[in-house]
Amino acid sequence: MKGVDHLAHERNKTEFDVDAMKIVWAGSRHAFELSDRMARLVASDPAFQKDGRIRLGRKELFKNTLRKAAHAWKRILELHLTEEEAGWLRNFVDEPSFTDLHWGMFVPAIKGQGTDEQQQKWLPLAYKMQIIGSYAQTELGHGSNVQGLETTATFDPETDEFVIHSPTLTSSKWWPGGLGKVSTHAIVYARLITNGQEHGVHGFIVQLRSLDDHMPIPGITIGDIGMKFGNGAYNTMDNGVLTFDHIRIPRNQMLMRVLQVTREGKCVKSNVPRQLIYGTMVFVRQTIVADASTALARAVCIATRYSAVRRQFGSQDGGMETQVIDYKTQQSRLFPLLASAYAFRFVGEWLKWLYTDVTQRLQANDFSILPEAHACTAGLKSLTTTATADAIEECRKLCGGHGYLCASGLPELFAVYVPACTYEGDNVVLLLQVARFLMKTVSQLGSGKKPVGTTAYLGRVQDLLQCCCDVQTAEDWLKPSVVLEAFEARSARMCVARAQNLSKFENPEDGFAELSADLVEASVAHCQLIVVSKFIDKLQQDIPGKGVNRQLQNLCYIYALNLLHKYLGDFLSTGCITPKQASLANDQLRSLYSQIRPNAIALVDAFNYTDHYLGSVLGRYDGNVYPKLYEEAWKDPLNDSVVPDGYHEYIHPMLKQQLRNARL
Ligand SMILES: CCCCCCCCCCCCCCCCCCCCC/C=C/C(=O)SCCNC(=O)CCNC(=O)[C@H](O)C(C)(C)COP(=O)(O)OP(=O)(O)OC[C@H]1O[C@@H](n2cnc3c(N)ncnc32)[C@H](O)[C@@H]1OP(=O)(O)O
Ligand SMILES: Cc1cc2nc3c(=O)[nH]c(=O)nc-3n(C[C@H](O)[C@H](O)[C@H](O)COP(=O)(O)OP(=O)(O)OC[C@H]3O[C@@H](n4cnc5c(N)ncnc54)[C@H](O)[C@@H]3O)c2cc1C
Repeated sequence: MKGVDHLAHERNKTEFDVDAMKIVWAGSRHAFELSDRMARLVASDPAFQKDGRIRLGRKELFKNTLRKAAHAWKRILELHLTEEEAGWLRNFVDEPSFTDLHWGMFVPAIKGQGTDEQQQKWLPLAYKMQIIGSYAQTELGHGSNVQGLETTATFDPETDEFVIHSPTLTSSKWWPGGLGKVSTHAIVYARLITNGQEHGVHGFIVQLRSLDDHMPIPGITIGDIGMKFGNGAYNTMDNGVLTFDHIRIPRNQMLMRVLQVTREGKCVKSNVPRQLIYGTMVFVRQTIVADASTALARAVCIATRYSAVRRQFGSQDGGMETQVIDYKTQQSRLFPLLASAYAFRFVGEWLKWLYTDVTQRLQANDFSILPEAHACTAGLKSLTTTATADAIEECRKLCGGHGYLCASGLPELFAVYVPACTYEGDNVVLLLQVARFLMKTVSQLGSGKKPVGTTAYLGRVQDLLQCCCDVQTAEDWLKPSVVLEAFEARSARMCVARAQNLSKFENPEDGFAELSADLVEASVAHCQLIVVSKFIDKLQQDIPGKGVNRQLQNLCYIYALNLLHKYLGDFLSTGCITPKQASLANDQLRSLYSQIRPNAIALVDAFNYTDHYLGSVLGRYDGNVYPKLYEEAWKDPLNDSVVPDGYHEYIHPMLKQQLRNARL
């Protein structure tokens, strides 16, 4: 049987309506149609082809990205694409570029932190790309510790200006994307100083380069920070270094929604909390969660299709060997990743809803759920990106040797994805933020303050500390209430135990530092509970399409029970389940793998990824892996000549030398 026939045969086994699942995956029929149209538009445009990208040198690669970004912008204008359509188009172009920072951080920072007048002045310029913006927060010396940034913005009342200055080497801005070679402006984060007094870190709109000849403004030193991990990958982005030598900007270029500086240099606080200065990060972290499911689904799609095509061992009577997807070990590694892709999709959808809700509340001066929004975006960003980065690497291994070839698409996907564990907040630092939020919530339980939203379960902490899991058979693990209670009890018990340990310290900060590794574990448990509960919520919705809900149920329980298996130590040590119940969960998990198996190919087809987007010979829709892999090898520049360049200089003399030695 050829690879092509393998996948056709697999598709015939499907037990659900794939087209209906495509809509569930996309979020709505509208989102499906729109993303499908954009995917095809990009795939059919030769200007967006990606072949050979990994072989380009840095300069060529970067220029190629500039060309694609300009072409994308041209098409956006020609076709009058909406912001939503343009976002999809960017996704399918599949190449990090300065435009991400411009649209994803510069514009949102002005929207979130700028006053109405500032928005009126700057947004039209940014929307038309008459200026290109970056987000310059991180410095050589500090990234996580935002309050430790050293760049200064000192108000000069004589000229009504701020003087932006880099006082030390470590105050050099370092990492901002789009900054190195492209951006004309940036939101620069600096310590505000007025009348000799410090007022914390704030954002300032600073012009960096001339709009006429692109030369840096005098007093600004700017460049790219150098090559990053992997070929192609994030090297399409010009992450930059920037220093200021007493650069003057008008007073009205400080983003003043949170704090206003008057003509006299007086600071006047508005009614919005200081934390809104961090609002752009909340927005981007939310988009990163949605993107995690996209990247994970891509890796899983490649590994699943290839696992159905690939055969090793097990031939009987000269018959065909076993498809590697039929090995239970392969299933136990692959299917939880497939389930995670769906789980992250739905939690991403929910987080988007939460973010929209928070934004609306903020506009009405209701700041009550900002701490929860921060904890959810930080925690879920950390959880989903860590899991996705690990999963991409696991998918590479699931594809055996061929997974290591760039033609599999997995090495570049890993290299481009893995910094998501660091940017927008190091994943451990973010989990520590979640831990602070959880410990605060637990400490307030005694005062009668009822936790709401994702921490509402902590309001039932007494019940959860005592509850006994009701599982007697493997089938009992297919009850949403049972699964939910196990996850809630585990998280509540971990939070309470950490809080009790913290209370033993005289100084809470010392305790927090000492127990930080344990606290991070509680944060992970809490975030996993959120993902599981949002998946269960999704199942309660009316989902049309033959067999679709059934598949989603299977995936939901695979996600939850695999976590239970992986984090068994937590579940057993907190006493929320017994070893016997854990063993029954494992039995159920194996049964679920068998039920998913015939549907695996259709479940990845439901992602609706084009071959262009996947960029993988192993993950081709038609399964024609071997002929194409063979064809691909010959495209390598090393195969341009039969005898390699260097033969006469190095190989031939060596061979001759050996011959001489042999004669001796
Ligand atoms: C080629 C194609 C072209 C196509 C063109 C068309 C395109 C069209 C559309 C394209 C759209 C693209 C969209 C792309 C998306 C974007 C891609 C992004 C790419 C990634 C780039 C990366 C950027 C970055 O990395 S930016 C830098 C990020 N930095 C960090 O995250 C730093 C991490 N550190 C922190 O967040 C903090 O400092 C922290 C949390 C560690 C706090 O430390 P602290 O010192 O203890 O805190 P303090 O300041 O004292 O405050 C504590 C207080 O505040 C609360 N808090 C903290 N953070 C927040 C927050 N974010 N929100 C709300 N509240 C917050 C905290 O809880 C404390 O509260 P209390 O306990 O109540 O005091
Ligand atoms: C590809 C890429 C793109 C980026 N783009 C931008 C951009 O556009 N704009 C921008 O401003 N920045 C950008 N950044 C910077 C990024 O936001 C920071 O690198 C990130 O926030 C991590 O900060 P750091 O580098 O200071 O790490 P550090 O904080 O120095 O982390 C080093 C180690 O210390 C640990 N650690 C740090 N603090 C604590 C703590 N309190 N407790 C326990 N452990 C701790 C971390 O877990 C980590 O293991 C980008 C970074 C990358 C890699």
